[in-house]
Amino acid sequence: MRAQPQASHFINGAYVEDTAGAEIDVIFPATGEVIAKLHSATPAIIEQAITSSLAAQADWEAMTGTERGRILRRAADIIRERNHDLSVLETLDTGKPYQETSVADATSGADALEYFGGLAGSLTGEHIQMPDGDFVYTRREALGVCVGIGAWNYPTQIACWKAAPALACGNTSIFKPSETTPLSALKVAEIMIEAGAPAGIFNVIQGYGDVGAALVTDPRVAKVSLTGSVPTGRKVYAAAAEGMKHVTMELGGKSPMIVFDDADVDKAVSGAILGNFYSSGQVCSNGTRVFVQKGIKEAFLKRLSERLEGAVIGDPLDPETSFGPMVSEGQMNIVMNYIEKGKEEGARLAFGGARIDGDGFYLQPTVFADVTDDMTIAREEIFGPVMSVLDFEDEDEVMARANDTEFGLAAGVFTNDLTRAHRVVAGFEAGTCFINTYNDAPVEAPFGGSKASGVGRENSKAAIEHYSELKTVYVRLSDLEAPF
Ligand SMILES: NC(=O)c1ccc[n+]([C@@H]2O[C@H](COP(=O)([O-])OP(=O)(O)OC[C@H]3O[C@@H](n4cnc5c(N)ncnc54)[C@H](O)[C@@H]3O)[C@@H](O)[C@H]2O)c1
Ligand SMILES: O=CCc1c[nH]cn1
Repeated sequence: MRAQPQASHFINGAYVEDTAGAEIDVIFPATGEVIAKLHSATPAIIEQAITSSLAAQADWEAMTGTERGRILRRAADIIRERNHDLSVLETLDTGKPYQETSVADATSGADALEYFGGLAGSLTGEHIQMPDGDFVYTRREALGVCVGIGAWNYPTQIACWKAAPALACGNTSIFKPSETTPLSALKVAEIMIEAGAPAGIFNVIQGYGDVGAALVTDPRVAKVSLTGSVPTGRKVYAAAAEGMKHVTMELGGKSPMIVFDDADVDKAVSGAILGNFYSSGQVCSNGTRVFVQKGIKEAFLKRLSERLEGAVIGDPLDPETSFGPMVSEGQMNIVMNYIEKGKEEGARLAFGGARIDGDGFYLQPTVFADVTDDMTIAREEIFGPVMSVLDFEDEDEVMARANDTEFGLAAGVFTNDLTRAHRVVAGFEAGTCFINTYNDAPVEAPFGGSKASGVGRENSKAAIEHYSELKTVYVRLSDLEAPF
């Protein structure tokens, strides 16, 4: 199987190659087969991307928001028309089942382009009346060149969640995908041009962390948005602070999901499955610490095991498959080490726990029960299909334990007591919360984390604040006096 793009990078409206860059092998995680070979950006490629983005920015910002928005919405339409092909490519790149990529990846990217395209024409400053006829107005201005750096779990979605608000606000955007999943962002760049975007407003360059670091430290870059792990976030945030750049940090988590004993067991199990095993557990906001009240624990575990037996594990390109491989051999090994750690530290293996034989990077969906707060699997982000089930007695106790983490990305509660549900979410130290559901992430709603899980918000009108800045203009109509 081959998925070789024309070249590694897409700059100024065209594919560009520089074979002097380090090799990047793209591997189909279901088979271990190399499906494309790309090159990391050299300094010359990075320079080309930044120069092109800078050159395109002023004219792009000078267009009306309605004109910019029309192009973004056209790109969204093309993405929807090509959803099948783009989803197949996303599956080849990530290993995620087509059953998922065909509804949650390219479509989510299209949603972002459509939403921010729709918003672009209504972005304004404001008028503030002052005494004696004076007034203030604010201009909402673009930041300039915005860099997006992506993780490997949602390559198309991440590219679009970063580019769409940046472009709507009149910025230009350079996106560096994860070196593990470099393919689909190139397609987004192609589609932008097809939709009528001026060359250079959305450039894609490939590379490892050093390419990301070179973009972040370049003084011509005004903003950096990273989706990645907390350790990378710390480095990128620090480097961006040196240049006093705007940042958005979408980082990792170890989110709690609380199931009270009045909850509907099947709904809670559905939430736990969506929040632990979708994308083979490679979702940042996953609720991997599942606190289950003692009265419902056995029923919950029994029903969970029954439902997990129904997972269809296999070729992710087969529409019947509902559970695919890990993205890479490296990630599979990281997760296997956590599974071993869970066993060593005394957690009870209630489901799965093994690698599935073959060339692909498959693990079984895994559930540990009787997990305690101090265990490694309950403290560290695993980023794989490993659910930890912890028992609890009452609300005060579980809230303290749920919040006892450096992370604050997401949190969820399952209960039929709505007063309690709202009280619990108010008490969560997390940016994105769920009541009787898990992991819904519509473009209309802000998405992001607190504490070590991030800074800023993606999606919704809130993202506009992170991709534009206000200039304040005081206009005096009254007499102007001075002390001397
Ligand atoms: N909060 C969110 O929205 C969200 C979404 C998806 C994934 N994530 C997180 O991403 C992580 C998994 O993805 P990953 O393994 O690709 O993360 P990672 O931190 O290893 O890499 C993320 C990106 O940063 C780049 N990078 C690495 N070092 C860099 C540096 N010094 N300067 C600039 N760029 C650098 C990488 O090349 C990659 O493109 C998990 O922690 C997950 O929770 C968060
Ligand atoms: O991986 C994190 C981003 C996300 C959450 N749900 C869908 N995408």
